[in-house]
Amino acid sequence: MSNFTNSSIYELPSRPKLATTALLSSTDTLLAVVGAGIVVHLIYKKHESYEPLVACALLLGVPFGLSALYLPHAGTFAWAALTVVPLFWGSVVTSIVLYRLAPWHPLAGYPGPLLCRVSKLYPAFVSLGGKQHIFYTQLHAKYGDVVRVGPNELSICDPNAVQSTLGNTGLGKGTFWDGRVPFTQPVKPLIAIRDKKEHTRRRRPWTRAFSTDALKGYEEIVIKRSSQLVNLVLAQKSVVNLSDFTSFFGYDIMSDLAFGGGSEMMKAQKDSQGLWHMIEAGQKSATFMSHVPWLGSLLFRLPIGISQLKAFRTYATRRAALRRTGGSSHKDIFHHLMDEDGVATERPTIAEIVSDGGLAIIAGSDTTSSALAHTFYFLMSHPTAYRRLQAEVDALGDSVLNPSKQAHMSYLNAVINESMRLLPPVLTGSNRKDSGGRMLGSHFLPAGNAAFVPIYTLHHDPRNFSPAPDAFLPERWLSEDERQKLEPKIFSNSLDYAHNTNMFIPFSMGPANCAGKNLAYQEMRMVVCLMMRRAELKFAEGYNSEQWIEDVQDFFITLKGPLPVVATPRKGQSAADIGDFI
Ligand code: HEM
Repeated sequence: MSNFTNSSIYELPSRPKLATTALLSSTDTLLAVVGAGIVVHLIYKKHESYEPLVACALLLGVPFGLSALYLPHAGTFAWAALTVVPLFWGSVVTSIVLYRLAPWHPLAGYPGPLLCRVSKLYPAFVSLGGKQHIFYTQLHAKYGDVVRVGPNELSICDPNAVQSTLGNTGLGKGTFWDGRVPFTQPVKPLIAIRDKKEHTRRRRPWTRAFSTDALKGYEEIVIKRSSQLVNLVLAQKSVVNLSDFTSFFGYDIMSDLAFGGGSEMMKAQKDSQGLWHMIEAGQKSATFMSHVPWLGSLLFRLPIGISQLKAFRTYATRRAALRRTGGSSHKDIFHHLMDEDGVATERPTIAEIVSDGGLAIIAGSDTTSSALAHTFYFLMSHPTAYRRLQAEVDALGDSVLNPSKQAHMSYLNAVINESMRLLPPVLTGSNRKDSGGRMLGSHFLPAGNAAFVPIYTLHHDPRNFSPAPDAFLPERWLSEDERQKLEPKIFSNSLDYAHNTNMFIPFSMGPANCAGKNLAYQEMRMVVCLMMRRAELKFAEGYNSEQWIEDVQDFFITLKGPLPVVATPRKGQSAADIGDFI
């Protein structure tokens, strides 16, 4: 009897076998899965790899491998995987979240919203709304000068920490551009180069391209394109969308300067080649990816993720080839990037030139056109400033087209700077990061963490600009005598006056600041001078001017709404009166 019972039990097909083949008990196996999840988190924390192969190995290979270990307790591999994989992923996520919220996290001492401390996905989603400049300003109002805006990132608006973050001895470029420029791109544009040595090497041709001599060589193009813009605006019989026209101008002039031509949007009064839209279309997703570069690097490997970028690269390559073979009648930016004078010890490669030629168009067109559109917007909203500027421009007489004279016009420069202070064309900027820990002012940035300075927030800080930091007051840029003379009521109390020009950083600062700053000023001064001289601008009837600010969107570059304007010629100020260059 007992024999029979025993043999029938031992002959049952599976259970006893399971008990003998399982290496670990069910509980021990599941604990091992949790442990593996924690280890994978630690590996990622140490190595920060964006490689899909590494992700596959760690996030798929490990849990599916562990599923085999659990097989004896589950019966089928599918059941084992269904138990192990979610547990593994849950452990990775829980380990990450707990660590990020733990009091021993290196940034635990810095205040910030819970969701920001948990994941960068939160600010990434906020950025999709186009108002991240307002988001960061509100965070600083609530939490103070240093805010933890990501698990491993600080936003800093302490004036004493800006220099050590961005300045000459500041941090190197951070992960921001990793999410915007595909890993697969063989040669990155200057702006995306994180290695400090390599960045310095690649920056040299740019420094030559914007030397005083080089800028002199661009004057003719700047005058020609500025005149074309003003003539075009004045030629419109009805309401003109000045926002579009400044963008047409931006693309046309940068194409001239970067590749010896190729864009005639002003003439066509539309973006016939799709160049502008090719660049702007990707900005929203690029901004999202700049927060979560690991996701960007995955998406960039999918054809859909880079179709616009590819189209632009093809365009830039074609233009560069045309420019190389066709030459140019003037020394353009390409001339210097290409080292056609043969002054460099090391000649740039063709791939570098194509990449940087494309960058010139991306970096130089939208930024300058936004600055111009903002300037005209503020002038039309402030008639007194409009009149004061017009008077200064008129006083120039025949020198209105002279860039050296324009550079010394105090009110003109005050208007341009005040516009860029209130609405910097790059509203937030990019992050910075070094391998070691660093003191940023009196704040310690532990190794492995990033920091950035939110430009818009800094510009609106009353410690830097007072009185009325949110108001358009070009007079704040003038000497004390002039301020008192023009706006005695506003500037009567000198104790209220703060004007920290070191904290005016629309072009960023330090070794990775804007390479084209002087060209941008040259263009802006020329366009504004000519427009003031020749045209009377006013908002189109029925336009609610507050809409302009509403429409401003921060996708690293600014996306702007329409600016409906009526332009009428000023008497005695025709193109012929001041020299027609078209
Ligand atoms: C009002 C107009 C402009 C503004 C406000 C502006 C602003 C900026 C800012 C804030 C940066 C730093 C970006 C970062 O932190 O990642 C930058 C970089 C750069 N800008 Fe501009 N920019 C303007 C016009 C131009 C023009 C006309 C050019 C000419 C090609 C240009 C070329 C560049 C380049 C090449 C860089 C990269 C510098 C580097 O990484 O070393 N920009 N610009």
